[in-house]
Amino acid sequence: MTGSLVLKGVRKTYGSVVALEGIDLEIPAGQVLGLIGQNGSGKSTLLKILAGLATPDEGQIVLDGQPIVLDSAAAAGRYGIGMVHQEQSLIPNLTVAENIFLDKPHPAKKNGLYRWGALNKAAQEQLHKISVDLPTRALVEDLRFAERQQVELAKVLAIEELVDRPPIILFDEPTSVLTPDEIKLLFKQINRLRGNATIVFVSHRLEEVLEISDRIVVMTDGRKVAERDSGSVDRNELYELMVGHQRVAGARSDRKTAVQASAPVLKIERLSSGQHFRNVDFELRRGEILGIAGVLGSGAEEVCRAVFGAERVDTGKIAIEGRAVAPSSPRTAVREGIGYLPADRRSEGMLPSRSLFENAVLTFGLDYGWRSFVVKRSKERPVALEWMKRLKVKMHTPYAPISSLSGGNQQKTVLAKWLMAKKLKLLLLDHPSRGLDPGARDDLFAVIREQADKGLSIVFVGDTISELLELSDRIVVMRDGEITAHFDLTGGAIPKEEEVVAAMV
Ligand SMILES: Nc1ncnc2c1ncn2[C@@H]1O[C@H](COP(=O)(O)OP(=O)(O)OP(=O)(O)O)[C@@H](O)[C@H]1O
Repeated sequence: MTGSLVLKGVRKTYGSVVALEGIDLEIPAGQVLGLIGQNGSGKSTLLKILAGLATPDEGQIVLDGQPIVLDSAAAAGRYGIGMVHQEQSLIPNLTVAENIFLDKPHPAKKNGLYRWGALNKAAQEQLHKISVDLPTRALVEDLRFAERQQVELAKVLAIEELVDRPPIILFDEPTSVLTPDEIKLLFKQINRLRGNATIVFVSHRLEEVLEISDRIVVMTDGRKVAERDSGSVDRNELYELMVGHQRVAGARSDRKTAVQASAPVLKIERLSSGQHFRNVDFELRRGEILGIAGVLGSGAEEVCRAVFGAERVDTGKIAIEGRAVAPSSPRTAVREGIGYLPADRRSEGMLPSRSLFENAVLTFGLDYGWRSFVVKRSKERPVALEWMKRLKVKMHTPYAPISSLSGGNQQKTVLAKWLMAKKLKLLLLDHPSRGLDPGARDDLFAVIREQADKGLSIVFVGDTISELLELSDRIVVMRDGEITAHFDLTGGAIPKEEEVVAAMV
């Protein structure tokens, strides 16, 4: 059909792993197609094929009624297909204008020489298309994450001028690191583009997918298992189609009995670190889950990093079980029984080319060795495997490199590394559900609650406020590096989302 992008019988394997099987899909021109599915179900692989970053083993891609070959990103660009990457593809030490035209010919670029005035003007025009006003001469590394995403979008939309057909824009989990206001802005852009562009939108946040999509496709194990008009389906049905069972309602349980009235496991007093945060005070008891709410730049993430010794502290005290400690590095923090799941798992949480096993036993393998001295593979590996099974890591073999897993499954493996510890007292979780599908997120929360019930203390920086309200015993809210509010949820007094937001902004 003219205008639509059609996939026929697309199959993609990686060695013996079947990532996509028999995908038949039509993406009508001018529509927003939401793509959902459990971790490892093949969403990113599908987008990569459309963006020319992976080649299918079998099947056909048909555009405007003609079969096309997408064997490189440049080839996809020639057909007007561009991807807004989850991990962002911009080059940090180049300017906004250079990035927008990096992969495209432009009259202002000739023989390696740039006419800067013309290039900046052209870049400004691209940004104005999405009603964004950013300095085109600024280096990308100096921009905020949401601003960089706007540059990505402008970069993709610049392909409009290169082709005489409406562009096809692929969004891979674009909202996971945006604030609610930034998400509103992004949806405004998508709504503006609707009709003039074809959009594929991948997200684990079902409410968002329902709001922005015309049609929704559900994938499981590399296959398309359902397709619905977004008006004819609700969140519960989507959850069930994805996860295979209904969501257990009322997930929040009253865990107050588990919190022990002993000396605090963690006590922070007047902790300050440069521009990041000032005079932060809080304490955490055994088995308690403390949620920290705050927008990007509020200092919440940096407080976690400081407790783990990954962020410099200028003044203030950190005490573990009443003893003053000064974690000067993650190594000393680990010795104190502190674990940390970073928000940016790719660069900080894992060794990409090493196997799942190697990654899982990296920090606490010796807990299972002989006198914490000699590694015992036969002891550590069954425990690692047990945790990976508990967290339902979708893998072919634990000897495969962790980089071959889908994003959500990498996240689960990094978490398994901490849960293996025998003597962990405190676990700092920075956006632990980022990249997890809704079912995996519920499983993760069940594991966190269970570990807290067993006495582990947890600090948790959440992706959304509803997540914090669901899981935390207490919440502290941070704004501009300072604590602005405390909420105690153990007595059953759950604050309204608006009350938390009011303290955040
Ligand atoms: N480079 C690769 N090598 C080996 N296997 C791969 C590779 N890329 C993806 N896979 C496998 O293909 C399957 C689909 O992965 P994909 O990343 O497409 O899933 P996804 O639905 O995007 O998951 P998530 O929601 O976690 O991002 C998974 O089993 C994954 O392990």
